[in-house]
Amino acid sequence: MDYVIEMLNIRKEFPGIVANDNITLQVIPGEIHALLGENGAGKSTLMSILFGLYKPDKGIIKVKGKEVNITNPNVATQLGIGMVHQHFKLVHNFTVTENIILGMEEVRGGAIDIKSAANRIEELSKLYGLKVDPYAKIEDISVGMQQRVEILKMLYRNAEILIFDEPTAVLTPQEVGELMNIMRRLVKEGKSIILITHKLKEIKAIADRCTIIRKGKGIATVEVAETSTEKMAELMVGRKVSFSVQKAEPVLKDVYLKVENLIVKDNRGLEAVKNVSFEIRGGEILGLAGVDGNGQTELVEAITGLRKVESGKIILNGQEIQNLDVRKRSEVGLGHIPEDRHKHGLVLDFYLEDNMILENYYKEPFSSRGILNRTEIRKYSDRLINEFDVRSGQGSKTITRSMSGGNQQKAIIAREIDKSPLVLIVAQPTRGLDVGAIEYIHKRLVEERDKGKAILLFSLELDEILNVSDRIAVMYEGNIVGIVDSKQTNENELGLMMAGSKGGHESE
Ligand SMILES: Nc1ncnc2c1ncn2[C@@H]1O[C@H](COP(=O)(O)OP(=O)(O)OP(=O)(O)O)[C@@H](O)[C@H]1O
Repeated sequence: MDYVIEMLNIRKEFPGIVANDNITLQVIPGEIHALLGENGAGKSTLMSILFGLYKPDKGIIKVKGKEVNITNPNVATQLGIGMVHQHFKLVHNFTVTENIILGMEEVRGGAIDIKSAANRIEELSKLYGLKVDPYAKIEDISVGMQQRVEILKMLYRNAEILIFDEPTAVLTPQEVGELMNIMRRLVKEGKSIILITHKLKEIKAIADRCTIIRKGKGIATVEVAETSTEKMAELMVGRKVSFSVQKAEPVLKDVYLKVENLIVKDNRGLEAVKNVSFEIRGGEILGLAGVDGNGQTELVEAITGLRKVESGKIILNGQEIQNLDVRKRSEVGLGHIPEDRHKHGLVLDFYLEDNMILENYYKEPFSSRGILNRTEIRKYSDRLINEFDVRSGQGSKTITRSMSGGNQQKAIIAREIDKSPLVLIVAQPTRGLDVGAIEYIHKRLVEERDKGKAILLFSLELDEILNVSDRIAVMYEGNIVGIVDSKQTNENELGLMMAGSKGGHESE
């Protein structure tokens, strides 16, 4: 068999952890090859090696049968390897064309030849059905379009082997469908794709083969058409995974969170939340659904104290909190798992244990008379790491930045759930998490609800909203268009409401 890429017996060690332990990955020309593994299994490390960002400690890489030494990304590019990273690498006030040619500008008559570059980009865009305007500015185009610019960047450099690192994590369901069509087009034109994703449905829909790694070791490479999603999940986690959330009927308590006629503006000064009212009782989970950008983020930020309220009230257990600062809100019983984990959830250059006490460091037992008690902090952090299975090289003493994305998220979730606040605001909690971790997080959220806490769950994943919530509020253009019972609704009805039609029951 001729392979376009062969990574043979790759080993890579970081302090305290073997991230890749004798992994082999072989890619057939023209296939979509999925790479599946738990958070921290070593997928990004393996791809960083292929892209020349890390040097392997052991192992051989062959491109089209020839052994190569990929010392940096430029070498990878010359070998026809391109990568779309999870966090795009684009200059926001540059145009599409300027971004794509960055670093390989052709100069004609003393000036950079933008026009011929733009023409070539237009041709590529047409060939692969990307519909990108070469003259648009990055800051003016959607996230889905920005991703296509990253794809064009690879194509412009004649990449033949395309690596996608969790490309659908940031996309809306519609954009996911479009990306899949683009990928199909890419392989039809002879490209080969390596796809990192946690979404088994996506692997089923688009991949030919799938290599599964667990805790740094290669477990198996399977033919996707012949392997069930349950089997892939089991190979990846090492045990059977349940995809449905078990929960008893809710036992309702008092209203713990009441939002009244809330108006909130977005960054541009426009009303993003327009006169929104709802209540959540103790003992229930209210899902917040909607197409991305319909005011959900601003609503969550206003409740948690990250954004100013223009007018209206937020009442937590009888107390108005809309004018309190973040710490005060936390003290009266509000917890928050933020959407943007890097910006609002963690200090990346802190040790993991310091992130675990970020909101409580000034309290007993973590400090007394202004002095931190390191022993207690360590004890607490070790317990959370253990309970929530947060994996990292050096436990509590790991610098948070070096942890895999999924494990950073697990650390925030551990911290917020362990505080067991009266009202927990949860935004996109399982983005980037593997199926085993998702199962666990859902179970813990339901446990909090069963303890009588009130939970607001904002998610763009309809499956998650339907599975976990008791009631579902749908937002459209800054308003709640309806609140429905999750047992009496389905994806279709929610889909219609997300497009603006009123649901079965009117909002309160
Ligand atoms: N630069 C680094 N320094 C120290 N440790 C690292 C570094 N990069 C990765 N690691 C560790 O190596 C392990 C594998 O991480 P990697 O990012 O490859 O996992 P992953 O499978 O991509 O996970 P996720 O699905 O969560 O993104 C993790 O335990 C991580 O903490």
